[in-house]
Amino acid sequence: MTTLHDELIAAIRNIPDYPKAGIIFRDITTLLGSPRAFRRAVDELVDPYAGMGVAQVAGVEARGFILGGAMAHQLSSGFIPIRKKGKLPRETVRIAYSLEYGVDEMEVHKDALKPSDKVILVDDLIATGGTAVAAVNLLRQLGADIVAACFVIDLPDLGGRMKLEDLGVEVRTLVAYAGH
Ligand SMILES: O=P(O)(O)OC[C@H]1O[C@H](OP(=O)(O)OP(=O)(O)O)[C@H](O)[C@@H]1O
Ligand SMILES: Nc1ncnc2[nH]cnc12
Repeated sequence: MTTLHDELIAAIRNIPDYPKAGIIFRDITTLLGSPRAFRRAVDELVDPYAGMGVAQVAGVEARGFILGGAMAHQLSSGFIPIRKKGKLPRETVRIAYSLEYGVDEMEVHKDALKPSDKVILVDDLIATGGTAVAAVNLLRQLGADIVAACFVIDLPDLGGRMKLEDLGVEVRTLVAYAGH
């Protein structure tokens, strides 16, 4: 049987010079379109957390929503959308952040969780860590107990994983690519 690592590498599409020159875009739409690779990735992401009393999976818009919804279903937990600014209807906490190719703001509803709720953060990919560090800070402002941050893809040369670990967050990733 193909290892999970090899199956994911085969299922992820690499697009050179998107969205701008010098970036290799790691496109997970092909992974999501593979029933087997999608299931195996989600199974692996949730595996350590079954039965741990995880209250919420928090996913970062947009690709973290797809993985996070599937993870929350498997863990029988809730799901918290961390959204780009201006999309949530009630009172929010908001934070600015920078990423590999730009700057943005994200926010979460103030009543999205209860203090001390066990929360898993998920996104498809960690690069500079700007997005994930901002998400951790938002969730912690609400009192979350962040059990781990999970990503399908790590770009370790961009240093994001280390930034999260420096915040005391356990990081799990399924595949890593050297360079950008
Ligand atoms: O570690 P970082 O350097 O912060 O980069 C990682 C983030 O970049 C991508 O999202 P993007 O901001 O492109 O948004 P999208 O999912 O809405 O396309 C990716 O899905 C992560 O959220
Ligand atoms: N290289 C990359 N591919 C896909 N999403 C990204 N987000 C930040 N860097 C990325």
